[in-house]
Formats: sequence, structure tokens, C-alpha cells
Amino acid sequence: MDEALSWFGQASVVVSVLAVCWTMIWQNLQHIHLQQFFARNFNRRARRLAAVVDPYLSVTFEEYEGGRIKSSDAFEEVKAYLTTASTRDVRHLRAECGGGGSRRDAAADRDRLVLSMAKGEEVADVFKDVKVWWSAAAVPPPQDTVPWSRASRAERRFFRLDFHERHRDLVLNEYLTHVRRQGRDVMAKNRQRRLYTNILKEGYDDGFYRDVWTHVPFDHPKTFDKLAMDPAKKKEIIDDLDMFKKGKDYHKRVGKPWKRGYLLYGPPGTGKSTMVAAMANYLEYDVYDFELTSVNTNTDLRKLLIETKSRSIMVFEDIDCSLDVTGERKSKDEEDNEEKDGDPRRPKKKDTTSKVTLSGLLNFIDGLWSACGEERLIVFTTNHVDKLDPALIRTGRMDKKIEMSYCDFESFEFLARMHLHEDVVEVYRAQCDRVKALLEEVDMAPVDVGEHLTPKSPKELKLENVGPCLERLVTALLEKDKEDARSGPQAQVDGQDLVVVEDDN
Ligand SMILES: Nc1ncnc2c1ncn2[C@@H]1O[C@H](COP(=O)(O)OP(=O)(O)OP(=O)(O)O)[C@@H](O)[C@H]1O
Ligand SMILES: [Mg+2]
Repeated sequence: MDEALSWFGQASVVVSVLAVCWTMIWQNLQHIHLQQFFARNFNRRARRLAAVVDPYLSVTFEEYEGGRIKSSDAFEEVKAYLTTASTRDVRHLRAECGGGGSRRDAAADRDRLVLSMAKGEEVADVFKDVKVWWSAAAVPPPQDTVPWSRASRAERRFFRLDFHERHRDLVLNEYLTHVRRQGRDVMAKNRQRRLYTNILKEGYDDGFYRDVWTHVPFDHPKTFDKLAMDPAKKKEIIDDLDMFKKGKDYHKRVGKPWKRGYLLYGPPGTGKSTMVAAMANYLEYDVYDFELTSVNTNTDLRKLLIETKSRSIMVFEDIDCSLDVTGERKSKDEEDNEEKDGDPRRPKKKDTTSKVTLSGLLNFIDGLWSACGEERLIVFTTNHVDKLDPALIRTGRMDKKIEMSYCDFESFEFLARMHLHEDVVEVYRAQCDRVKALLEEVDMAPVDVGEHLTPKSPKELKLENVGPCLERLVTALLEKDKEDARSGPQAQVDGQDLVVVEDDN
């Protein structure tokens, strides 16, 4: 009897220990991943058994894929996606300076922090009633990476997604796409937009090309609602930009690269550069300002193109001044010689125009390489549209041509309300009628009208005191009118330019 009792006692101790062990294993089953253990050590039948015991799968998103020193897009997207859930549900967060990268970024984005889960934290997410778990972890850096790279010395972070096997299709096909899209949207919202300019100089630096672009934060305040122009024309441009932004499927369907060319032309000070800023703000794109006079060859121009990102505007300001695009096409030999002149090892010609040729630029716009990247606008601005080679501005290269013109009365009203007061036109009716009559005779750019209207003292900010501002504009218009009349009989109108003929006496 005693023997039976002692056997029973021992058996119950063993059962209790097994029960405790099983509970612990069961609680942590999803992290233990028996499947991986069995997969490594046993045959297929054993793996099937493991799948019954541990039905959880996982996907990892590593910060650095392979030997790359730039963090992976998928990792950054997951990190951005998890920002909201992390700040809500996680106790330990990791904070990084916004902008990520050079010292210049850190200074510009000083106040902005990007928060993500700290190592060892876990957060749950629900998608279409299916629960999944995200966790953050890190492993030490591999020993065999490039020693001078900052990225290679840091520990390798990764996010892991755990989910039940029965949701495999939903998670892999739908949820992960959802995560990446949402992550990209969050990144776009948090991102400080940038204004880039090219710094590619004498070619090689110890055998390697340096960065070809440098940037500053883009925070130009001009938007479409602060731009004076014909309202119908403005709406047409905004609709065109909307169509372009939503045009991914359309461009794919018709087999066109997802890009669009704009030509902005008109006299100085009529708002061409301002229009580029308004477009960039409307579309929330970065701006690449191409300084062609410091691009040596067509090859360098292509390199600059390759290094631009999608969702951006590529601007070529005053294209007629920075390149010989006057319609006199050069022979092949001449172009070849120019290519050689652009060789960084050759002494350079002293001139201000670029060594980039017209054909190089035409290829840039719609050659094979132009299809790299997507969702990009190419904008040319010029004061002399008539001087441009027709090939450069033909439809397909420049899809939309926008003329920016001298100030008319409608634009004046717009500028007066913006600079002075909402009711200025109604209150100062007589002076405004005077301006209207003068603007029908005199060409004045919006930049000058705006300058004359700008209040010159705090007193002039009040509606009852804006009279002098309008008077200044009237005086300037009268002077311009007189000046035009004086030069009129002796001047020849050349396009939008006045070429004054010297008086012999
Ligand atoms: N249509 C406009 N509406 C509002 N502001 C304008 C307009 N046109 C010009 N301005 C103002 O005038 C200034 C100069 O304009 P902008 O530089 O855009 O002219 P531009 O046409 O590019 O001249 P340029 O041919 O000399 O480069 C800007 O500060 C802008 O605010
Ligand atoms: Mg300009």
C-alpha cells in the first residue's frame, strides 16, 4: 500500500512538472518557433507535426539587406507604419532625429523626432478582423562588412511580424501591401521636402563619384491661392496637375512613362519661378533645380537624372541662357568635340553655357533613360520662347505650355486684396479705375505691381491708410507710360523685348 502511495506521489510530481513546462512552452509557442527547429533537425513528417503544434509563421524586415549600406525601403516603411501603434501601445520607444542623414538635415529638422518601437517591444495590429503581432529586435553587426561605413558598425535592427498560418494568404498578399502603402504615406507626410541643386564638379574623386546633388529644406511659401493669374487658366493648371498625380494607371495603360513636361514662358517678373514653387507645394514634391552651366557632358546630365527621386519636379530655369537651344542644330562632329571638351581631364573653355548639347537634352527629356523613376514633372522656364528650338518644345516633350503675362486688372485686384485689404477695390473705387485704365495701356509685370502696392510702414497696413500705396502704383504706371512713349518711335519690338536703337544725335 505504502509502495503504491509513494509511486502515486512520484507520478503526480512528474505530471505537475510536465504541466508547468507545457504551460510555459504553450505560452511562448509563437516565439519558440518549433517549426524552424524541426525544419533544421528532422524530416518532413516531423515538420508537419511541428506545424500542428506551432501554427505561427513569421516575416522579418531587416534594416540592411545583404551588403547594402543604405537602409532598406521595406524596413523604413514598416517603421513608419508602426509609428502610430507604437506611440499608443508601446512602453519603450526609440527616438531619432527627423530627416536622417547629414548634419545639415539634423539642423534643419531640429525639432522633429521620429518615434519607433525600442528593441524587445511588441505591438498587436488588426487587419480585416485578423490579429497579427509586430516585434522589434536587433542582432550584432556582421564582422565582414566595410569597416569605414557607419551603418556597418551599428547593430542590425529588424522588425518581425508573427501571424497564424491560416491567415497566410491574407497577410502575405493584402496586409503587407497595406502596411507598405500606409508606411509610405506616413513617410511622405512627415518628410521635409527638399530643394536640390547639382554639385557634380570635376568628375572623379579618388576614383568614386561624390554625391551629385546637395539640398536644403524646401519651404517656399507660395501656393496657387497666392498667385495672380487668370482664374480659368489657374484652374486648368490645377486640374492638369490633379490628372497627372492620379495618372499612374493611365500612363501604364497607354505605355507612357509617368512624367509630364511644362514650359513656362513670359517676360521677367511674371511669376514663372513662383509657379514652380506653387506646383511643388500643391503636389508635395521635391524640386531639383538643374544648373546646366555646371554640367560638363551629356553623360553627367544622365547621371544627375538617375540620381533624382520620384515625386519630384525637375526645373531648368532660363533654358535659353544656359544652353545653346537657339534652333541652329550642330553637326555630329561639333557635338562630339563638345563632348570631348567636357572631359574633366581636359582644360576647359571659358564660357558660361553648358557643354550639354541639344540632343543630350532632348534625350534627357524623352530618351530611354527618361523613363527611370516615375511621377516627375520637367519644367523649363524662359523669357524668349521664340528662341527655343522647336524640337525642344514640341508636344510630347513639353506637354503643356503656359504663358505668364503682364499684369491685367484682374491680377491687379488680386494683388491689391492680397497686399493691402480684402475690401480695397470697393473702398478705393476711383483710384482702382485709374489703375485699370493705365494697365490697358502700360505693360507692368506682377512683381513691380506687387512691389508698389507693398505697405511701406505699419500705418499703411490699415484699410483707411492704403491710399498712398495705390498712389505709388499710379505714379509708377504714369512714368512707365511716359517712358514707353519716349522710346516708342525709336524702338523696335523684338518678341517680348524692347531693343532701343541708338540715336545718332
Ligand atoms: N503672378 C504673380 N502672382 C503673385 N506674385 C507674383 C507673380 N509674378 C511675380 N510675383 C512675385 O514677383 C517675384 C518674382 O517673380 P518670379 O521670380 O516668379 O518671376 P519670373 O517670371 O520667374 O522672373 P524671371 O523671368 O526674371 O526669372 C516673386 O517674389 C513673386 O512673389
Ligand atoms: Mg524666374
